Amino acid sequence: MTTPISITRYQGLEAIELRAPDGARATLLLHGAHLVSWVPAGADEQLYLSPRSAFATGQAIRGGVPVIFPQFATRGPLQRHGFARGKPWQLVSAESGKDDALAVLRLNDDGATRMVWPHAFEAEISLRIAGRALEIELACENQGDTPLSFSAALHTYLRLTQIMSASLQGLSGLAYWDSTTERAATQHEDLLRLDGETDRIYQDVRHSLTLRDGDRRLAIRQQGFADAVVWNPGQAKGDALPDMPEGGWKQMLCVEAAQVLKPVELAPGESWAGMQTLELL
Ligand SMILES: O=P(O)(O)OC[C@H]1O[C@@H](O)[C@H](O)[C@@H](O)[C@@H]1O
Repeated sequence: MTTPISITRYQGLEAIELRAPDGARATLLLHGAHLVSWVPAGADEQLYLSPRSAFATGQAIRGGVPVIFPQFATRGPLQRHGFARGKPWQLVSAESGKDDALAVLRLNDDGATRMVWPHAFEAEISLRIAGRALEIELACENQGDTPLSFSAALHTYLRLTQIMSASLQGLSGLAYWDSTTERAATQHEDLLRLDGETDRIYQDVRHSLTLRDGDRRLAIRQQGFADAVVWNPGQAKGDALPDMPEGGWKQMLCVEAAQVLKPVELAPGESWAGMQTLELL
């Protein structure tokens, strides 16, 4: 048996409050298909959301899980990180079931997207929460009659409680692009610690990563996405962000399931999907 969930408001924006029967909760905005809160069953908030973030149509939210599509950062002619995070998405379904809660949102091309990106597409975000796990899937179908190419990321802001001892495990042996130095490198350490600005695109990420933060262990897995972006702005850049409070950079680490280094190519009628799964261990 499923119970439909109706639209409420969060910071003045339309939102879906997902509740699974086991107590897991999540808040998903229609603006940008943006997840702003995830509380696993019996646990605390797992995502960072800046108290100084703007919550307004057309603007990007600082925190939660921004959906980056169809361009990553400034790697193309579109606005930074693409237009999807500033668009209103349509609610397709939202319901709580016997042991989970699910929502599906959709974004199609319109006059404004075709002006900057001349393609007919349908993008979908599907979100599922159950117990201590969250799954977010981004899918895209080429609905036009010419090929299209895009980059995408689920730009997850994980909440940190102890940055000084926090680390990310599972990247050892992987090649990455260091966006701070604009150089390619390979990681040798098993644990990535955060000591200053970190902005890296890891390639061919096939194994689970683990965020270690005090006693907390959060497993981060991805499917369909080949890359993982790890970003923390560090003190100077973090404190200069107008939508983040001073010291806010110490409370977050972005671990993004991404497809950046090799953009997705879709022939007419073709589809692609990528998923990020978070699980509190
Ligand atoms: O400030 P924005 O547009 O949300 O971007 C935040 C960061 O997003 C990350 O994905 C990029 O790797 C960083 O270079 C960037 O600074």
